[in-house]
Amino acid sequence: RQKSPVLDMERLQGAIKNSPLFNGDTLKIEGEQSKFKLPSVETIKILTEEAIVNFNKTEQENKKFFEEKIDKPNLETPMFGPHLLTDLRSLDLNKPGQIIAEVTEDIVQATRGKQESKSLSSQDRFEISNIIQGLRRIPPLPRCPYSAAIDCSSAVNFRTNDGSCNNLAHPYWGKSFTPLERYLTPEFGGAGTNLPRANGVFGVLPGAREISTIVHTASVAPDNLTRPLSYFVMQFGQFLDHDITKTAISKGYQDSNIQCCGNPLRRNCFPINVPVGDPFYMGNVDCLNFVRSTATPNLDCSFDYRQQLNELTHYIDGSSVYGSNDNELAQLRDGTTAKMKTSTGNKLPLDIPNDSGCDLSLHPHQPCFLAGDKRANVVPGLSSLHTIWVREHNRIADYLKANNPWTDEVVFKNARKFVSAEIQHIVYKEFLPKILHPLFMFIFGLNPLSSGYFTGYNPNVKGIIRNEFSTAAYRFGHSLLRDHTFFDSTLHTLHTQFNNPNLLYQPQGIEGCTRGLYSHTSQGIDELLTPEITNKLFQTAPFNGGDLAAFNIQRGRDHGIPPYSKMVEACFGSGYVATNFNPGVFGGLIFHSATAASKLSSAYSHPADMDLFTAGTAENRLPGSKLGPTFSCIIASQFKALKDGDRFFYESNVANPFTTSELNSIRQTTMARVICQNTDITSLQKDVFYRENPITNKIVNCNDITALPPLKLPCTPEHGGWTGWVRTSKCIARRYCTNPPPNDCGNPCFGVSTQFLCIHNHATLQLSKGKLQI
Ligand code: HEM
Ligand SMILES: [Ca+2]
Repeated sequence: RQKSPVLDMERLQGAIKNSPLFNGDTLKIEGEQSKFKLPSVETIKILTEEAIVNFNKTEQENKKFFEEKIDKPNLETPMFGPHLLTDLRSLDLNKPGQIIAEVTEDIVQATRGKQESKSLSSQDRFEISNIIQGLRRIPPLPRCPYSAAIDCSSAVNFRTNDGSCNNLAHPYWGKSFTPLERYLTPEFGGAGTNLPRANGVFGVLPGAREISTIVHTASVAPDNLTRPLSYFVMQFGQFLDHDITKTAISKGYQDSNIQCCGNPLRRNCFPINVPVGDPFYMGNVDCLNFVRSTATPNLDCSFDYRQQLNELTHYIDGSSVYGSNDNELAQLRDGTTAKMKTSTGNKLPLDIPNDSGCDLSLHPHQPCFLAGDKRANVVPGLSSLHTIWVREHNRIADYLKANNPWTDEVVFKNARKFVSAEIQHIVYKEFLPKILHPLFMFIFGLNPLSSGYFTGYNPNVKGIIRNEFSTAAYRFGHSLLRDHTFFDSTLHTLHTQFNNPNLLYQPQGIEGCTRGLYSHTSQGIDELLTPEITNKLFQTAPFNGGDLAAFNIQRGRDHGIPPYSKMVEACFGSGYVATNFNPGVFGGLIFHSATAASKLSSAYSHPADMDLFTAGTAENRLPGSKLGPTFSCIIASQFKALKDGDRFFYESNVANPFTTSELNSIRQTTMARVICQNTDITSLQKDVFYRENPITNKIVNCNDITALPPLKLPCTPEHGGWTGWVRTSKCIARRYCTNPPPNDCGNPCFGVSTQFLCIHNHATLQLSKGKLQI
């Protein structure tokens, strides 16, 4: 790989400060008054009724596909992965979502009278957005699932389980099962509002599998490790992703999986073609199944482009520990006690019956685990991290219960408050600086303070996940993956570990997996992905695995994510947009090396066509950082919104803030300390996101880490009281300071815990050097 040409950071900084993303805005094209004559309300009603009939027809067809055993249940579906576990609530939202998107498409098509065979020109895009703008004034016909009022009166001091009421004026913002936001106006195919993006400047876009083979697959095995980043960065990155994004994917009859290969014209089908000469599948496979994400109405249910939803609470709030709604928490919490359920060995509760889709026949007697996010079993390192955080909750809950006269509910809520704060602190203090350039951390205001409160809460900022972030930029993490999972220093081929909890059942399972993470190095953040995920994703038999790079590209097109060049323009201005493939120069691929540019030019016929995931991962890293400029721009903007728009942000002084001493102690939290306090690991490097280093990142003893500043948890003083005197010999009586014992912040009785009395003269005696003395 060639060295990156040095980027002019100063110029880039100037450019990004003018970006709408920087201010938390979106770059949507907003038409003014619609100049098009829109169909009458009566016509729209007829179109809507037709769309409903069509939808019901599809449901009947799906039933047939299921009965004919073409669509199969989860465990019988090849390439099944936990991302296909769609919640029933998403399917309920899918119906109005599909109908709105379909009617909008019909109206746009009827109004403009054309289908696109090439990518949309800016004039086309403007016209379509103009029509949609006009449609906003027409009352939506279907009943809006997001119009029910939410009572936020009990959500003033603590987060709700589903993320609602974080923003008191907009209770749906950031709630689970609500639409993703967008930075850019989407670019769909068809008439431009509903079907996947399909065309480029010169016609049909290259296929996702072809692009994956040319750009994302190494001709020689890559060993482009990112020292000093440890493999823990990968695992924490995924754990964090599973706190903030899960896009629902369409399902067939009775939760079966829609089979698109062989039936490409079915609704929600978007199969990936595998070329005859594919270097891996070699004619054994000609298609990879790919099912479109479910649709959802937007929050006001107006006619709109197709939108996708997030099943999780969008905020960083520990939902990967607690779930993203009341039902999930009820499944995970230990009754109404303050603690979370665990199983033998203080592990996560077992997934019985097997809802996570793990194939028990492959590991009999070793059920998978339940956690706040359904994908927790996808690799054992991820399950270990979920386990550590459940233990952290229980550790804190035990302390709070022992030291405060609180009900279990109050203990639970406060423990959750501390756990989410610790996770947020680790995200902003330890994780983000490993991937973002210090300048991006600084200008986006992402660095935690060293003292005092953060006063930047802004109720106008949407703490909502952006589609470009979850569907492209934050998937950079896929390039961190290695060919192996490490259990201590034992290697296990990655694809044998998908949805396989076996390692966690080994002695020291959690410890072995965790040590395996921080004692190895991540793969470099670049366009190359290990063949374990580009050929064998969820493989259970030869050639039945998938290609994650191709899925990411296809998912981007499914969601109407505009091409890379549009994002570059939004972040840095049109001066950075490429019109040719020349590397490292303005007018060409300014952010790409010659090697990357040459691969991109073999894959695409014009730079304006490049998919965001592909060209984004292929960018040169910013000097002194691990990510390229465009992904840095998206990721920094997203984490700024999740900070500024979160009323409960841990450093914030707005809603039920921490006391200053609590906050200062949270600021001492490190991932290393959380690992030490909740596992049998006894020593590790101070910063587990970096590999150990004898000078800059020494291995330290866990006792030293945990003895340092402890988390300052609330404690209501309860002072000790004496038991009655009990005669221990003819002349001596004894009493203990255990009635009650002093709690962590209470005083012991007169400074001692046991007292002796001489019965003859009623003198109290002290125990000194093993002898009783007056
Ligand atoms: C450990 C191995 C991993 C596996 C097997 C895996 C697998 C997957 C799969 C199958 C999808 C859904 C693809 C689609 O159909 O659109 C996905 C989505 C995603 N992955 Fe990964 N992934 C892994 C690690 C990571 C890491 C390390 C990160 C980030 C640091 C990450 C970030 C994401 C994101 C943001 C999405 C989109 C989630 C959504 O909105 O639904 N993944 N991953
Ligand atoms: Ca969340």
